[in-house]
Amino acid sequence: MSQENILTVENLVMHFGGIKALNDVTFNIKRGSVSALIGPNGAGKTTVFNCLTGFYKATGGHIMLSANSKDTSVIKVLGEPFKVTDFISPVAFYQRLKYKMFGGSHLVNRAGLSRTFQNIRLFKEMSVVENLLVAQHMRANRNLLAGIFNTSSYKRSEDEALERAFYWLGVVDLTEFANRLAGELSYGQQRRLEIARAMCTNPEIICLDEPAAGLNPSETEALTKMIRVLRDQHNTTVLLIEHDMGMVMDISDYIVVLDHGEVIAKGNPDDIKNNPKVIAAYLGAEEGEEVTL
Ligand SMILES: Nc1ncnc2c1ncn2[C@@H]1O[C@H](COP(=O)(O)OP(=O)(O)OP(=O)(O)O)[C@@H](O)[C@H]1O
Repeated sequence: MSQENILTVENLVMHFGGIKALNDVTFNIKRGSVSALIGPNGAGKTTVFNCLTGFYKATGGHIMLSANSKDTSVIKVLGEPFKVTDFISPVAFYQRLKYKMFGGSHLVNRAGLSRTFQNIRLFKEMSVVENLLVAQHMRANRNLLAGIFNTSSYKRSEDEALERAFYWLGVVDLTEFANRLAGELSYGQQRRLEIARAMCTNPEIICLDEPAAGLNPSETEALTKMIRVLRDQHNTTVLLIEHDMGMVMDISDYIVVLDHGEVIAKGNPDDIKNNPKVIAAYLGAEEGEEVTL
């Protein structure tokens, strides 16, 4: 397992029919860093996230997640097509069949990666704490018999899930809203709840898709602090997509810039701010998009 890089993305390609959304995207994310994926509208940022998190099956390339003490090929656990060589190796055949039948984005999450979405996707008719309990269904004891007989292991796992939910509510400063409906929270609070929900699955890396979108400056400042807490106090690697360049430059250890589905620059905030290719890509960005590098 790579100690240095938690995520290794090599030659990632994603085509939607004739649209080449990603073309040979290669980058590494260092363990324990806050990294940002930036680029003008339509550059391919969300498509990269969707490939990393298993929501899209990439057309080509490799994504290796080195977390939970093992290497996981994201492409493989989503279920790859059979190869001729599988038919002479029963082990390879079984592996491929297993992932084809039971593979999916849940295995990427189980391997240590979780995400939030550009458009908030909470269960708005459920309470705040229920949203966090639902997120933990994969790790909690959901054995039917254990539930009927209310066994001690079942009770313990329920208690742990509740404890974890309240722990993360505390971190995102939402404890007092635990029993409110998620849909009743303000926009900024819902964004924080999404982060808490993703953290409840104990990821080693969290991917945040435009976490500051729609937040006012003080909420953005609170979010920036929270992201630092995730990195510094919880050893969580953070990868974010963000259009708020002030926040990106302030918080990021490393930045990857995409344009038209290709990586045009990688480096620390100072390298990126002064990179002519990046400046040109942003100056050519769509009208109305506010960008200050
Ligand atoms: N499911 C899809 N089907 C067809 N085309 C898609 C799909 N998802 C993305 N695309 C196309 O891929 C390209 C990259 O889109 P993507 O949403 O990844 O860009 P982005 O950098 O995240 O943009 P934004 O900053 O506006 O969110 C665009 O041309 C988009 O239309």
